[in-house]
Amino acid sequence: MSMTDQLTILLAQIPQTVGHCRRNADAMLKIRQEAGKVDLILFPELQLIGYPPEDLVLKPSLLQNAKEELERLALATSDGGAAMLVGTAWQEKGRIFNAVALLDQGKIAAIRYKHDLPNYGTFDEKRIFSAGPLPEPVLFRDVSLGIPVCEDIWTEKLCAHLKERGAEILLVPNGSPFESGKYPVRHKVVADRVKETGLPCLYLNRVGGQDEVVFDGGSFVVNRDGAVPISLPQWQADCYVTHWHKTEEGWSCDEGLQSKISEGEDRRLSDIYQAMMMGLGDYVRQNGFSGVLLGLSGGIDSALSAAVAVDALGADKVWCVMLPSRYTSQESLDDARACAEMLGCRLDSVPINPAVEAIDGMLAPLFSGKKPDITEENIQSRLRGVVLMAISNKFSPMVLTTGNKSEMAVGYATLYGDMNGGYSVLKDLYKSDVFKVSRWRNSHKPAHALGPDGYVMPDRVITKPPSAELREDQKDSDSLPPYDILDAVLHGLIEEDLSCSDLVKRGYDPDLVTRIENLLHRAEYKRRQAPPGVKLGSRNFGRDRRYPLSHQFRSSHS
Ligand SMILES: Nc1ncnc2c1ncn2[C@@H]1O[C@H](COP(=O)(O)OP(=O)(O)OC[C@H]2O[C@@H]([n+]3cccc(C(=O)O)c3)[C@H](O)[C@@H]2O)[C@@H](O)[C@H]1O
Ligand SMILES: Nc1ncnc2c1ncn2[C@@H]1O[C@H](COP(=O)(O)OP(=O)(O)OP(=O)(O)O)[C@@H](O)[C@H]1O
Ligand SMILES: NC(=O)CC[C@H](N)C(=O)O
Repeated sequence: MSMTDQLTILLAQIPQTVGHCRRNADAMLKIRQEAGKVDLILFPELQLIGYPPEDLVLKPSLLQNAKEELERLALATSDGGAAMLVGTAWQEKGRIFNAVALLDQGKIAAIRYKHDLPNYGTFDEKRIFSAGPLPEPVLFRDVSLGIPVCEDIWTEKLCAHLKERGAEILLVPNGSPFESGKYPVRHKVVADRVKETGLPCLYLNRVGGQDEVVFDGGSFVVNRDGAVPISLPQWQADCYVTHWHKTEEGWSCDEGLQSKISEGEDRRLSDIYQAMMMGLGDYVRQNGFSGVLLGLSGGIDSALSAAVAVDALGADKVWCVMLPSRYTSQESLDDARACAEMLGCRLDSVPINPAVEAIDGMLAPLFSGKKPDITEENIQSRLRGVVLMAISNKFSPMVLTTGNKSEMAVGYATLYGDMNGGYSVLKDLYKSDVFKVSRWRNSHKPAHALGPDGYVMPDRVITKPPSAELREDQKDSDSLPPYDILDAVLHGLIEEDLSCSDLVKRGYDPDLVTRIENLLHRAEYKRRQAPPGVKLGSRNFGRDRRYPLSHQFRSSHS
């Protein structure tokens, strides 16, 4: 009997529609039809139902749809053409598994279950799936394939088992969400597994935004010698055929597409920008909005949010509104206008003074004898929210929230005011990075961006001191420490889980650190009511960080 010594495997780095099995199956069939003569098509983790599916998996009708669609896909392979490795949820004896099925010759030829279910950070898979046993390899055209699913390759055990049981190639479908700096970590994990097992590995990731996470693609192959013969681009869908041949030493992948990847700070800022674009763009499209709407204040947060929206959706889908009050400076009016002109988007002006006066008048009897304070400041912010929501109700664009991570951390935002909205692009971006990303965008046109080549905001928007302009001569620095210090302390408390005393050892003022920790915990109620935003770092305000609303923990208490 002749042994197979050549294989072609198509890597389908594609998006998914969570919960729509038929649409996902149709997309897979289209890829198969267009692929021509290949042996096998590898699809990302849970491609049939979409990842992460959350509690949808617990719906019997979703499992039924998935089963029917998997059978339809299997039937399509009865033409003897390309086999498919399809991720899906699969129920057996009352337990639900995160599974991958080999569809070949008209049948579900094999099915394997994910063994290591991630249950940290944004992941919650133990809630919805049962863990499968250590998987055995799958025989495909005389070749023994190991098929670990995503988290399964993050420790040694499972790949070692596959090697021991005779696997010749590792094929890994992934749903690996983006976070800044993660790409080289994935390469290291795969390189380690290849080194330990001596087996080549195909790493396939999905692309696209899904609520608060984005998937950056960036699939690749590592050969037995550690070389990377194939690397697909990040931030775009791509289908690529890899060619494999067998020698006495084992299987190797031929050299092919090598996507260029920039390095260092340029890379970091570009990735963050791409993630924000993809997160917002897919959220808006998936939820059927005609576009977005935002308050453009002449400040940096709304300017950067508008730029990302224009780059993701196109200028004709971004509607900016200036909502001046008596405290709005001429500088802010000019900067907002210049910004909208640079971006090429619509700008309207709706002064809020008449409404401020009406509310002041309405409350005057009740507030008599009380001095003006934060109450009056918040009324302005809330009236802006009312106006934006009214325009959204009337014309249907979604309101974009503009708060950044530093503000969301300390509660420097008004509930039902500037926190209004459906989605936020800056929610996981510290203010110090808001400045850096804005400067970067003014000198770079990101790949896939629909916005202008040149400046997207005047320099002054980046260089002037941040102000909420809710009272005379107000500056952020009246209420908050300088952003570089605030952000360093917040990073320590949030991303690094440090205590106040750890931060004092780093040289920060004890009173300042205690105050910031206090503000951080006290603002939990605001964050719980805040719109979702795209995850950019290792611990976002969302699924990465789940705190009680009512608690008395402070790191300085015993
Ligand atoms: N634990 C808790 N659980 C549930 N609700 C709680 C709560 N603690 C307070 N609350 C409620 O929240 C209210 C306080 O929150 P909120 O009304 O937001 O008001 P507050 O946080 O006091 O003020 C808003 C802050 O955002 C700042 N800011 C910065 C930049 C821009 C803007 C802007 O608006 O454009 C604002 C502004 O300077 C001020 O420091 C309380 O009156 C109470 O009703
Ligand atoms: N005059 C205004 N016109 C339109 N929108 C405004 C105005 N003032 C505030 N907003 C909206 O409220 C948000 C919070 O504004 P504020 O200026 O108070 O704080 P900020 O965090 O410094 O934001 P920015 O840098 O965008 O000004 C702004 O991003 C903007 O969307
Ligand atoms: N879907 C998964 O299993 C993801 C977990 C994995 N460690 C990753 O982020 O790449």
